[in-house]
Amino acid sequence: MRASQQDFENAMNQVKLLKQDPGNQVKLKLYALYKQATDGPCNVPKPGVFDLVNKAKWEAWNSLGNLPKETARQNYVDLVSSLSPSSEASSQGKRGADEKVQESKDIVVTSEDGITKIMLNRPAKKNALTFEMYKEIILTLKNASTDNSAIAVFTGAGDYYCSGNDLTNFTSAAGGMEEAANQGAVVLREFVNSFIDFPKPLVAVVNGPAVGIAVTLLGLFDAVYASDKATFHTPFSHLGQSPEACSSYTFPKMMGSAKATEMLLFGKKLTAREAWAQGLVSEVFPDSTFEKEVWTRLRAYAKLPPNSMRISKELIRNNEKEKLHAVNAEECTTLKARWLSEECINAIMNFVSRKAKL
Ligand SMILES: CCCCC/C=C/C(=O)SCCNC(=O)CCNC(=O)[C@H](O)C(C)(C)COP(=O)(O)OP(=O)(O)OC[C@H]1O[C@@H](n2cnc3c(N)ncnc32)[C@H](O)[C@@H]1OP(=O)(O)O
Repeated sequence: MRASQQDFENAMNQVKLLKQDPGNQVKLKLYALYKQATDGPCNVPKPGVFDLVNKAKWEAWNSLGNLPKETARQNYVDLVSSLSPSSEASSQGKRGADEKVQESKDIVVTSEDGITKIMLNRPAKKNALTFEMYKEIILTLKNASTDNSAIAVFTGAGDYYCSGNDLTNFTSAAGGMEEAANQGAVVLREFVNSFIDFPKPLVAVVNGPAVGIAVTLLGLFDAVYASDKATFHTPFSHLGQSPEACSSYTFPKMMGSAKATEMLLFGKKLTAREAWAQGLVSEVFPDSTFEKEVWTRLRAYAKLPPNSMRISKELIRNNEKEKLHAVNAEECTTLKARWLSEECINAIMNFVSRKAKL
C-alpha cells in the first residue's frame, strides 16, 4: 500500500521526536528522500567543493536519480518507521558483525561488510517459496534499497538454492484455487516489481539446484555466481503453467529464442556450465571452493563507491524498466488463468499426492 500525504507528514513529525540521533548517513538519506518526495529529482547546482555539508546533502539527493515522488514518500515513511529503538542503535554504529537485521525463520537477512545477505532458509523443503516468503522478500528489498549496504545478495541454505514456488501455496489457501490464483497474481506482480526496481547491485549466489521462479528471476539480477553443483530448471509446461519474472522477455534476449524455448517450453534442465554458456550465469566455481571464492569477491565489490554502482545500474536498467513492468503485468495475468486450468490443477495435485516428481 502506498504512503499517503498524511503518512508522510506523520513521519516528518516522528523524526522530530526521535530520542536518539540516527546518525549522519540516515539523516542524509532522510533529507534526500524528503527532497525527492516534495521537489522531485535534484534540480539545483552542485555546491562548491569546500561547502562540505551542502555538498553531501546534494549528493544524497542527486543519487536518487529519477525515483518517483510517490516511491520517495513511501521510502521516507518506511525509513522513519524502521527507526525503532533497536534500529536507532544500529545506525549509531553499534551493529555487530553479521548482525541479523530481520527475524524470520524462513528468510534470514544479515548485514555485514556492506552486503545485505538474504538467505532462503527452508532447507527441509528445498527452500520452496511460500506466500509469506514472497511478502518478506518484498519488504527486505525495500529496506535494503535505502539501508547503508552497497549490494544485496541472495543465496540458499542447505543443498538447494531454491525449488521455486511452494506448490502447496495453491492447495492450502483457505478460499481454494480461485482465491489462491487471485492472491498469487497480486503477490507475484509486486514481488517481481521489487526486483525490477531494486536500485543497487543484486547478486545471486546459487549454491545448488534452482527451479522455476528461482531460475527465471536470475534474468533480473546483475550477477549470478553458481557452484558447479547447481542446475537450472523451469518445468512450466510440466506444471501446466507459463513463464514469469519477465523471463518470456529476458531469456530469449539473453540466450536467443531457440535456447529459451528449450528451457521455458520444454523444461530442459541446464547444468551450471550450460547456464553460463547461455549467459544466465556470470561465472561457475568448483563447489569445494565456491563459498570462499565468491564471498571474498563480493566483499571486495561491496567496497566500491556505492553511488557510482547505483548510477551505473540505473543507466543500464532504465533502458528496460518500462518494458519489464509491462512484461511482468502480462505474465501475471496469463499465469492467473493458467493456475485455474485443468492442466495446472492436475499437475499440482499429482505433486502433492506424490504421483509425479519433476
Ligand atoms: C505466487 C507466485 C507464483 C510464482 C510462479 C512460480 C512458479 C514456479 O516456481 S514453478 C516451479 C515449482 N517447483 C517445482 O515444481 C518443484 C517441485 N519439487 C520437486 O520436483 C522436488 O521436490 C525436487 C526436485 C525439488 C527435489 O526432489 P528431492 O531431492 O527428491 O526432494 P523431495 O522431493 O523429497 O523434497 C523434500 C521436501 O521438500 C518439498 N518440496 C520441494 N520442493 C517443493 C515445492 N516447490 N513446493 C512444495 N514442496 C516442495 C517436498 O515435498 C518434500 O517435502 P516432504 O515430503 O514433506 O519431505
